[in-house]
Amino acid sequence: MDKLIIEACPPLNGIVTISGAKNAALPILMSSILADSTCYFDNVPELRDIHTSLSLLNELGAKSYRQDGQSVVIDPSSIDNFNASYELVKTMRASILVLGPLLAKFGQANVSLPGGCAIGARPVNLHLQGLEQMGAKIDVDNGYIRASVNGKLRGAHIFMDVVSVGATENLMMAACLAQGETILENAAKEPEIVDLAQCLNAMGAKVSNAGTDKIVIQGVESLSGCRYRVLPDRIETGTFLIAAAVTGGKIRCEQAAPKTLEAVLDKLTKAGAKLTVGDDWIELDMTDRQLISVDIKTAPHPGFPTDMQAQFVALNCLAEGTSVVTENIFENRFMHVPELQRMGANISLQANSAICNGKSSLKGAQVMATDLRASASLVIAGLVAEGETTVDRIYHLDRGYEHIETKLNGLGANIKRVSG
Ligand SMILES: CC(=O)N[C@H]1[C@@H](OP(=O)(O)OP(=O)(O)OC[C@H]2O[C@@H](n3ccc(=O)[nH]c3=O)[C@H](O)[C@@H]2O)O[C@H](CO)[C@@H](O)[C@@H]1O
Ligand SMILES: C=C(OP(=O)(O)O)C(=O)O
Repeated sequence: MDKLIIEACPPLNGIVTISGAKNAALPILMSSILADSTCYFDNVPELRDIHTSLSLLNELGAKSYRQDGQSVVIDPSSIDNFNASYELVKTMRASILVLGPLLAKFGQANVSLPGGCAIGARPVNLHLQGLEQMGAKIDVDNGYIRASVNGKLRGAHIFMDVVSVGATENLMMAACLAQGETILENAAKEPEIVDLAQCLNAMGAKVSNAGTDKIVIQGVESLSGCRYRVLPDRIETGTFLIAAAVTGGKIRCEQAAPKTLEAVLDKLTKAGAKLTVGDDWIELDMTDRQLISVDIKTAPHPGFPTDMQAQFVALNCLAEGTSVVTENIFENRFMHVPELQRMGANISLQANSAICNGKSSLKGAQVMATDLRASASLVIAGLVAEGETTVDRIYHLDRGYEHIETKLNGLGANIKRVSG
């Protein structure tokens, strides 16, 4: 298993190019199942999850491959297998997103239940209930979701009692080929939902109001292939900005989408950073400025994203003052806390909050990555910890950050990947 060895570094400085968003690219790749002809997707990051998605699509019978670095080509016309096996689904929860498209296009799907993961149980009841409302027959047995529909799915008025990104995406995709109108109430409003809707519309779908909590979809007979560019990764952007902030550095993130991370930029400003923002770039300057801790409460978009919580816990440990970070989305998303404590961080956990006492002087240690963003927080801590930090099990990190050590080293960090 690969690990990262991180030495304390001088203030980060320079320009970093932001990759395409993992969480937009994954549903967009799966949406190709709905199309009758070849799809071309640009700005698709090179990540383990993307690789898994292409393997899954190929397992279904599609012909997909990467072309010219950041572009992916998917020809779905040869799909003839409707089973998503446990072997692939267990490594990537987003595999559940083949369920809606397979059912809508082919009338059947067998998809392994994704199971729980480090950050929580992550049920899929809303995905299943919504599809049932659209006329699907669903059985769950032997760890598989077996779904079928007689004829076509029917449009429905669906109210989701929890805001779910994945359920909104699955149902939105399914509704594109359903008969009649579907209304998704209490829908997720994340930028990745809007990106998926735009991609579906480029294929000929009729999705409106994505980005609000009431999405309306008029079903169409068929969808065609399209060319679509994935939006920039707001979580990668936020992670680099925090890395620069804790080192007292100055960086510019290019090919970013500042409007998608307003809640994060607001907290960074409150944490003492000087931010300058253009249409597609963000500059953070922390030179000679005092880092101040900030209270955080995670919430669905446009609230503060849970995927940035761990990185802010690392920041708060180093900042002036005591802060409270409350996780409201996932029940077990503080796995980074014991590892940060091993590096000397002064944090205590109370129910779903982490109380961070700032100005910790962190010391390098051997720490273990337990999930994707927890891993990112350990890398951030490693940049400023005295001595050497070894972050083990970085396959989590490789799921969601493209060439993270190369990008950070380009800004002046000193990180080595050791294969093992
Ligand atoms: C690939 C991808 O885009 N992943 C993101 C997506 O995950 P994902 O789509 O899995 O997360 P959801 O938005 O569905 O989860 C939000 C909450 O809803 C609950 N829930 C969800 C579905 C369901 O059927 N029933 C139910 O109760 C979950 O347990 C959780 O408490 O959104 C999360 C919340 O912003 C992010 O952290 C993940 O990075
Ligand atoms: C939790 C995340 O991803 P996933 O939903 O793919 O596990 C994440 O991107 O932080």
